Amino acid sequence: MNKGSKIYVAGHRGLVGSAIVRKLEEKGYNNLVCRTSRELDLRDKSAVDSFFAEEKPEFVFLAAAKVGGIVANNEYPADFIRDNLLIQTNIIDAAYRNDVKKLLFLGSTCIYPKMAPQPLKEEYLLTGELEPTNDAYAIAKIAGIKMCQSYNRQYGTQYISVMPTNLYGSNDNFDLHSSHVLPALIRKFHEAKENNAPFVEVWGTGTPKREFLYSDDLADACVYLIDNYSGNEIVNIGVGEDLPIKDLAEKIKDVVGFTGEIQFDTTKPDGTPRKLVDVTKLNSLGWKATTSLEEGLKKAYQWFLDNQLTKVN
Ligand SMILES: NC(=O)C1=CN([C@@H]2O[C@H](COP(=O)(O)OP(=O)(O)OC[C@H]3O[C@@H](n4cnc5c(N)ncnc54)[C@H](OP(=O)(O)O)[C@@H]3O)[C@@H](O)[C@H]2O)C=CC1
Ligand SMILES: C[C@H]1O[C@H](OP(=O)(O)OP(=O)(O)OC[C@H]2O[C@@H](n3cnc4c(=O)[nH]c(N)nc43)[C@H](O)[C@@H]2O)[C@@H](O)[C@@H](O)C1=O
Repeated sequence: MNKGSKIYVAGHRGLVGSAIVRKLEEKGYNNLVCRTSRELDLRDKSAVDSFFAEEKPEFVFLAAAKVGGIVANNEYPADFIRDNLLIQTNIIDAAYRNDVKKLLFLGSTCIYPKMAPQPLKEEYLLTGELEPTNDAYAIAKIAGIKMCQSYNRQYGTQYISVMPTNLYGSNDNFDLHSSHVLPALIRKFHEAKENNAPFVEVWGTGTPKREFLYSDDLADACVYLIDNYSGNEIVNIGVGEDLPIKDLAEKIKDVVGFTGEIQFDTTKPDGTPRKLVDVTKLNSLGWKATTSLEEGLKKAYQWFLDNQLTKVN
């Protein structure tokens, strides 16, 4: 990419898309094109085809998707598989028909088998059963990977697929039903502190382990990879270390300054026991994460405090 390249960021208002826009602007890219879902519903093929024919972007970051945490995925599998198949299929096909030079597709580490060896290597894809709470979403993501790889093989396109670990940061989703664990706990501990509540409820047993990458680091990795990777194989993006949910809860409790108790609601699902990504390939391509969880949590909480009135219903 050069500074004047026409770059489309699909999902530019989301956790990932907004971080990619910030990173591109910070690096001096001055020809970005974006559309909200109200302006352009990416599930509508004819609207997507018209948009690409009109705008002719040279590069695409595919960060638009229907995204949610474990309970949302478990309760609305049809929405997750349908919307994500439609969005990604429409964009990848329109990119090909409009000569997009390079496209970066955002997958997720949920594509790996529930009980795969840890840390997760890229070659473990499709070697075992998926985690049931989000297998519909995972299948959609795997289809997106295969679509990029198939277009590359048949048409000679350069569509790369990256598999980020769990993410957090500015513009995250703080809705307690549909969000991921980290933003949910920031909100729960904050509201418990404000209301002098005796305890905060954490879902599951607290024993599953998760890895967390700050969204601005992910954005940096995506901008780096679109210029430095053209392989047909997927690339994991992570920090290379994880922690149990109960330890995450303790860290967020300390950052927020809540002094009450933590209680575990074991009626809620734990999901996959662990999904630590192997970042050997990413590191060998020349990129490493720089934001520690402690630093990222402080930034994420500060963002929540500065924006909570607009972000939480
Ligand atoms: N969050 C995480 O922990 C992880 C996310 N990822 C992946 O990163 C990508 C982005 O996720 P994230 O930023 O967290 O998600 P968000 O929910 O924060 O953002 C998703 C974006 O997609 C857009 N969108 C959704 N549906 C439509 C639609 N029908 N038409 C047009 N736009 C639509 C939304 O646009 P609008 O705001 O205009 O409605 C929104 O900006 C996804 O592919 C996700 O799978 C991967 C690993 C972890
Ligand atoms: C990014 C990734 O995100 C999802 O997978 P997940 O990591 O399992 O999702 P999660 O962040 O919601 O939960 C992680 C763990 O945390 C526990 N947990 C505790 N308390 C809360 C809580 O209050 N909210 C939530 N959401 N989880 C909680 C929860 O019980 C679970 O054990 C999928 O979308 C998947 O497809 C995907 O791509």
